Amino acid sequence: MSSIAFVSVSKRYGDVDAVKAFDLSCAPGEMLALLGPSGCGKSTTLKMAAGIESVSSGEIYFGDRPVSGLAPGARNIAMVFEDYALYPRMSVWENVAFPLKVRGITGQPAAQRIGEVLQLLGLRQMAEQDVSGLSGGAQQRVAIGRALVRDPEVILFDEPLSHLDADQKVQLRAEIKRLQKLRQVTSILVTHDQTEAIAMADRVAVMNHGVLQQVGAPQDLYERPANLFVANFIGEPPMNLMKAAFAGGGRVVGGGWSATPDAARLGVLTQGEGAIIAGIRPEHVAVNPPEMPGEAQGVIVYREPRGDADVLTVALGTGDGGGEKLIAEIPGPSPWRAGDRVSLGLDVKSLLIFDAATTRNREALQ
Ligand SMILES: Nc1ncnc2c1ncn2[C@@H]1O[C@H](COP(=O)(O)OP(=O)(O)OP(=O)(O)O)[C@@H](O)[C@H]1O
Repeated sequence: MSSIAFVSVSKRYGDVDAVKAFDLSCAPGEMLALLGPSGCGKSTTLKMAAGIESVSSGEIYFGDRPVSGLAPGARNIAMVFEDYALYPRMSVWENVAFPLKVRGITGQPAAQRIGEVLQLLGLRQMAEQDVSGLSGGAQQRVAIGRALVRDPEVILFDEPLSHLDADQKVQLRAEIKRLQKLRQVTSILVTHDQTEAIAMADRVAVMNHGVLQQVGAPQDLYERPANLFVANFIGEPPMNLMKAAFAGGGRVVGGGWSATPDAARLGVLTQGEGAIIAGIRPEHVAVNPPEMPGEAQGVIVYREPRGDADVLTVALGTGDGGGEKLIAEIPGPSPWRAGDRVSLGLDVKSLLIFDAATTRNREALQ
């Protein structure tokens, strides 16, 4: 078990800056997720940790050992890939035994470790089966077994669940988390799926265009996104982001709404300074009858029932289509229908204020 640190790591492919001045540490025994849209540089970052790609500048440390000059085989890492990368004509047992065999570990010591890992993963019954006949979920368990069997310092997971169906995903992400905690193996998980990152990781690092945007516990990213990119990327339905301006006395006004956010949310801003964007999560928008006081009035234009919740799109103002639209997520099934006039209550404690120019959360600027 070892820490991993990226210190000012960059990677260039010709003209493309795939990863830029990346600084991040993963504590011993921690599971850290690298999350971001396609092309943001997360796989390149993982490959540099694995030694499959070289760094253009900067250094990567496992503990206090610099590793960027070391070949993959000298780094004591294991990788789990999205396509399992198993040997198809070998049995479950033989696949898990492989990393030990290439290191000259055979006989009883090997059998004991393989047996233990198969037991942990619930694969004992299938030990003699060919892996090619197994379901995707079972094949990925074998790949995880193969990663765990030689007690690596670090496990790097590259989109390990993306080929699995929804049921298998839920099962396996709980399973990976359980094993990772049980074995306390320092792990990095690359994923584009926020649900996966939030469910599995201790901390999540969000990347965009090769740049680390924010790293923190999932709840921190959700409640205090550092900038508009993270605010919009984390959460489903996404945060409402609305153009706004200061109106004096700490009030903020937008197209068809006005509110007085918590003073702390305003940062060091004084009235008249720069354009701002206000952000509020859909679950922090209450929907009430039109005669009730609220921060905004509007008309429901769309209702999406989700069983235990309703997601309502509300056009602010008279609903003639000219104003801002807000998404509210309320307990369902609700009585509201498209065409209903409503009053909206914005939970001002949860209203975030971003600088339009820098995109940064004003609160984080303090
Ligand atoms: N071998 C390569 N040669 C040239 N450019 C590359 C290479 N590998 C990646 N890139 C570029 O580097 C950038 C980051 O790619 P990377 O694969 O790390 O992103 P990603 O976030 O993992 O995306 P995805 O989820 O689609 O794999 C992209 O612009 C990509 O086109």
